[in-house]
Amino acid sequence: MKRKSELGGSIEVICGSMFSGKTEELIRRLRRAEIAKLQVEIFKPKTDTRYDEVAVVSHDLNSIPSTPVDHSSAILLYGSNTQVVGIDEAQFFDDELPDVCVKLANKGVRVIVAGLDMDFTGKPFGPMPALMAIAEEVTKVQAVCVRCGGPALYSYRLIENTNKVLLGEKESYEPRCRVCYHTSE
Ligand SMILES: Nc1ncnc2c1ncn2[C@@H]1O[C@H](COP(=O)(O)OP(=O)(O)O)[C@@H](O)[C@H]1O
Ligand SMILES: Cc1cn([C@H]2C[C@H](O)[C@@H](COP(=O)(O)O)O2)c(=O)[nH]c1=O
Ligand SMILES: [Zn+2]
Repeated sequence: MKRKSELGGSIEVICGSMFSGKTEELIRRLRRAEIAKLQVEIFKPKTDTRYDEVAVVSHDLNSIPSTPVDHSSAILLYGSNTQVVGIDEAQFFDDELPDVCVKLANKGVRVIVAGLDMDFTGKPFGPMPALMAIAEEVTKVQAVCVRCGGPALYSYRLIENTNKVLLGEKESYEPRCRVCYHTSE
């Protein structure tokens, strides 16, 4: 039988559209954990080279060092003393990420995951819906709609490309509210 301390971890998910502040919220929670002198490890997918090969970087260029990995299973190989694990751009990870998070949480680790809940077509993105289902806490943040100033939940793609994965920022995407996403070109 497992002792309670070995099962005292948790999974937190921060989700929303592009520019909604997911990365800033992730960095804020991780910095507080570091201030509390907890052992923190941060991961992102190796493919996410948008602002930096290694660091997790927000749109306001707030950053925190991270370890890029090419598969979620690699997260389990790091530091047995780790108390807090942060994961950014979770939508780009493989479908094993939820199991990896559960294994960590069951070992007592606080896991904080940030990612896009929807792709540019408005469909759930990668492992995000599964992560949201198994999390203790889900925080959905919203950007400001660039068309009307309302709360934005969609990431509208501005360029003609139908690939699900297309790295980019303001030149390729804008956050929009429900009405502006569906009505304007
Ligand atoms: N339309 C917008 N709505 C909200 N924030 C925006 C917008 N455009 C730029 N920003 C900037 O983006 C920051 C959020 O960046 P970030 O945390 O990297 O977002 P996310 O990870 O959700 O894409 C905001 O604090 C703000 O300064
Ligand atoms: C909507 C959407 C986005 N992407 C890419 C674009 C960016 O590189 C990231 C999201 O970054 P953010 O930190 O949330 O701003 O994802 C994509 O590949 N496909 C999409 O449908
Ligand atoms: Zn709008």
